[in-house]
Amino acid sequence: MNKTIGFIGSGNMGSAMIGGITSSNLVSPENIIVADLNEKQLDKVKEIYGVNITTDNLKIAKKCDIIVLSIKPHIYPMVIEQIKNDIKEEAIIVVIAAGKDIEDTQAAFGRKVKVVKVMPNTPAMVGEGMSAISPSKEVTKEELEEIISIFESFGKAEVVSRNLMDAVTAVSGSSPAYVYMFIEALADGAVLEGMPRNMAYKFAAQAVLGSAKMVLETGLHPGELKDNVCSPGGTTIEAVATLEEKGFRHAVLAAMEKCADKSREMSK
Ligand SMILES: NC(=O)C1=CN([C@@H]2O[C@H](COP(=O)(O)OP(=O)(O)OC[C@H]3O[C@@H](n4cnc5c(N)ncnc54)[C@H](OP(=O)(O)O)[C@@H]3O)[C@@H](O)[C@H]2O)C=CC1
Ligand SMILES: O=C(O)[C@@H]1CCC=N1
Repeated sequence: MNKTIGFIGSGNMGSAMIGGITSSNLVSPENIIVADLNEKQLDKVKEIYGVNITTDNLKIAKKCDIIVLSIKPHIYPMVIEQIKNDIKEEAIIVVIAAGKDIEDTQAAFGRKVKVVKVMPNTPAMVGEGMSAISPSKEVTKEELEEIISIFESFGKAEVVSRNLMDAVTAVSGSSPAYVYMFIEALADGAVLEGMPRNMAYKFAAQAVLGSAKMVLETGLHPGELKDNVCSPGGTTIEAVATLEEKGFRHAVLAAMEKCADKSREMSK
């Protein structure tokens, strides 16, 4: 891609995307500029990914065709105020913060700039991200295709209607955290049964990865895949019965409801 991409913020999510894009070779590292106030973090991304770095957000504003705001939501107003008069006429602003939307971004810029709202997730770093994309009216079809190709360079990406963004935050933006908790719990269970810790993480993570692949690649209902593991009178149904008794599914649903509520609250 022959565009210059700028990231303002190179923390957890920024560096995951930079890692994903550079290893896909979609954009050459020379065409990526990363700004951050944290110089240690900048040195790290330069060393690992070979991208250009700066502590000056205005450099990103002046030089980049696509600007990803990968800073915390409360920093958005300050950074937008700083760059709003210096972005290129046709620049596309990619907003990834929870609770930040197209309207409030355009209001902060004081004009109808091109905005794409995206909710990515950190598995982008290993090429297995899931991103939901929603463009403002000002973004052309070709520009949207370019943004999709960036997010597809490190995983799956889908255009979704904006009213689904809170659900997306709960199901894929935030969910890696709950999945890691599940993996940690699985590993603890294996350690309890005498397995060495490192071996337990490998077995737990591979079981989760394989199960996810089965859902995606067989197209079978997760319930059917679960049934296929549960031998009558066997070991698995004992575990399933205990998970049901302890409210496993309800715990996940209730947690996601809280997550989506928080996302809605942050949008106000
Ligand atoms: N983490 C995740 O899994 C996901 C995050 N997001 C969104 O991504 C955004 C970033 O989150 P995350 O990466 O976790 O946050 P981090 O705090 O890890 O990264 C933000 C980076 O921006 C730097 N920074 C702070 N102020 C400025 C500034 N004025 N100019 C330039 N850089 C600045 C921070 O430096 P310092 O550390 O010194 O403050 C830090 O390095 C959030 O809006 C979040 O909602 C979306 C999906 C998933
Ligand atoms: O926790 C957060 O607010 C961000 C948004 C999605 C994942 N992390």
